[in-house]
Amino acid sequence: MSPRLYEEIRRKNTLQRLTDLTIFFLLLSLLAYRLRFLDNHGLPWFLAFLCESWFTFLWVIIMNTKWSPVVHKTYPQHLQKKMDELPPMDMFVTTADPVLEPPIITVNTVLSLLAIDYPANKLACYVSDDGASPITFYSLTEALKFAKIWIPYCKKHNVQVRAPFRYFTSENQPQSNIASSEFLQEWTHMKNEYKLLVQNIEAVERNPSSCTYEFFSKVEKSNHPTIIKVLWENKEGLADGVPHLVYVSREKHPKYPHHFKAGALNVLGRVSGVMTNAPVMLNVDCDMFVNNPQIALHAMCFLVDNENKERDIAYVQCPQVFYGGLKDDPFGNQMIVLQEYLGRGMGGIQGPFYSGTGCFHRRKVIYGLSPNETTETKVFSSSNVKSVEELKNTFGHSTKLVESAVKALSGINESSSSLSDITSSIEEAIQVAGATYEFNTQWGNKVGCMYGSTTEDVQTGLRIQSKGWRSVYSTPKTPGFLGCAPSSLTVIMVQQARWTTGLLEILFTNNNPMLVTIFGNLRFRQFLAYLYCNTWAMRSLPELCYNALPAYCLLSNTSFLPSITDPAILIPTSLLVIYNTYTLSEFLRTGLSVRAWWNTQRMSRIVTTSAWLFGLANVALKLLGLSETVFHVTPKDRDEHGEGAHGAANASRFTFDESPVFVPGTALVMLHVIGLVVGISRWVRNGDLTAWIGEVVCCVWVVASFMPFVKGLVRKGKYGVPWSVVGKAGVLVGLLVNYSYIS
Ligand SMILES: O=c1ccn([C@@H]2O[C@H](COP(=O)(O)OP(=O)(O)O[C@H]3O[C@H](CO)[C@@H](O)[C@H](O)[C@H]3O)[C@@H](O)[C@H]2O)c(=O)[nH]1
Ligand SMILES: [Mn+2]
Repeated sequence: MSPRLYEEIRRKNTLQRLTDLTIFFLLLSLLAYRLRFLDNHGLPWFLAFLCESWFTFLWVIIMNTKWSPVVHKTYPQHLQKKMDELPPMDMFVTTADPVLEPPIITVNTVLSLLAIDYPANKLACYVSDDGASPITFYSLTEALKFAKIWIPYCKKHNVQVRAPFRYFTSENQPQSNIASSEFLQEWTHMKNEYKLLVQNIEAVERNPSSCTYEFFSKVEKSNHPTIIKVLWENKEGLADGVPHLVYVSREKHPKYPHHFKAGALNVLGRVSGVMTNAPVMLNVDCDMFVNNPQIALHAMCFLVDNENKERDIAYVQCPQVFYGGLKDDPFGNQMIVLQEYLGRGMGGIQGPFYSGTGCFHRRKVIYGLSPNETTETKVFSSSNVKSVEELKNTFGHSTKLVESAVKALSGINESSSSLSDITSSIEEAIQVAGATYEFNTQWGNKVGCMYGSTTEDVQTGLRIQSKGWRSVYSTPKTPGFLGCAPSSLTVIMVQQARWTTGLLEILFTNNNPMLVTIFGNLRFRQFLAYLYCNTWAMRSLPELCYNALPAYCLLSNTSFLPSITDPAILIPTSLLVIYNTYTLSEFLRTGLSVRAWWNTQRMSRIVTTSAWLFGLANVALKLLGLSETVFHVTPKDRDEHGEGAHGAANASRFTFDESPVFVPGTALVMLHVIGLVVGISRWVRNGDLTAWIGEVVCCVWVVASFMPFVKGLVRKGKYGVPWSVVGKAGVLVGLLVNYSYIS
């Protein structure tokens, strides 16, 4: 028997299942109880019933997704025994703006990719620059010079983290008593060279006019012809050399849509198609550097094994892991627990979502192949004129691209070396990177990255899985890639609004998960898992309503909870206790703190009721034809010291701006403070609290969850909620109080 390349291990989760079911049962009891007494209570009771119905629905989805988790173990050390040669791989990096995404970040990502443990003659790295920036271009040329000494250094000393900004952090200093003097010398030399690289790039950033490339003259970011430059070609095909490095800035024209990142990835797919046409494509965001140099080998364990069911693995996704996160995750956006339980849970169904970065794709799958259309059944031959014409309708008019697609789809160059003279393909590459190339083709629709959603990643993964393909998480001990999560509330809000917009948009495409379950091959349980995230934006309404109810009840002298003398109060109380203990235990089991749990819970209240609401509004406006959805690029911290957000002082404090996204949170806080005052004064007058104790507890809970807003109301400057926001929230609260207040 030949050695295994990977193993699938079912995770035991009996206790978790029991808890899931208990919560489900309690939710059902609560609903039944509410229904039974619907007539005796007013509006709050009915609203609570609606919200809780939604939460129950959500719980069913979550329970389904987490039900049968699996983990995968990979054995890259067996690869050699399995095959003589590793398959070629094209690596894509996307960047869009030299200011929001400082070139030094992209440079580090590129360097870490060029230096991975993989035969260099099997690799090509393509950088897409949607910013069409001479500074980015210059930075890459400088990075290339550095790469020529950096790569041999990394391989010689088996460096673990090959992004220099992380390698040269202060905590990573070699210890002079252990390290050899030869090593210390080399280390110092590399450090100085890297410093020089940084200085050169910064000098050009300060003085952009010093970049005088002829082909960048007259280039405007959103209106320019295609620029493709082969920065480096590994001509001799050296396995220990420097991989090909190609700069691509696709044509932009104000009249033609460019489809943001999805468009950029499709251009990279085509450009690499005519140049190297590797069967495996890795794509990373510009801020996601390689953290485990063996990661491509781990991924190949899933992709090369053609013996049995491994065949239907379409892509290998590395969970998004972030470095240098703030202590206890004040912004609740490290997503560790989410990926650990929901991601692994999906692994037990049809596999995780494609999440845009750190993902290894099969080219033929991206080109639209289904798992049952294996290479033998789908006969492609370039002599078959009809099929060539057909393929041109799909892939566009470039003959060279169509030929390369035929090869990719029929798996001809699966293992053969992809080395060809890439410079000679530049003309063809420029052609396929044109702004009109995709007109009347299937790009963005049936092949490539999907268009029509600002979360092109989830949509693309869904289309792939709708054909029946599976996917897996690759989670070696050392995470494959590390990135940077935004560390300011204002930026997080924009990102969350974009995500929820995009996820909801998917429901309105012909790639709707329900349709592809009925008419395609998406499994039912996988459909539910997609529904979980596709409906994030819609969750804002019940969340907002439920979060406003306690205050509303205190103001209007009504209640939405059973009184504490009613035994039924045990249902919501045990729900509160069990649910929170359960989520807390997930955090503790993942090695996170109680504080991190609370921060994440609280952030989830804040984000759902604000940013997600705007996601919902964005989609509504789009459906009404009033506006288009836009991909706002997340600004990345420059992070000179490679320490992540840790470095910055006050980094964990919440910042606000005039954006309307802060209105709901501010209004909720104001409403609850007024509600508490009214409730307590009524209590002082009547001396009887029993009727509202539940509402008061909930009120306090909401205020605690929105504590950052309470602080924002008393702080100043960027740490304070601006007056315009307070004003708008005040008007809303005034209206609501006026409507509901009964003394
Ligand atoms: O017009 C554009 C816009 C963005 N990008 C690139 O897209 C990537 C992701 O953009 P970012 O602003 O960092 O968005 P995030 O919200 O951090 O990205 C997450 O969410 C996206 C979907 O919304 C996924 O595509 C990403 O992989 C995932 O990391 C970056 O490399 C950008 O340079 C482009 O190439 N062209
Ligand atoms: Mn990002």
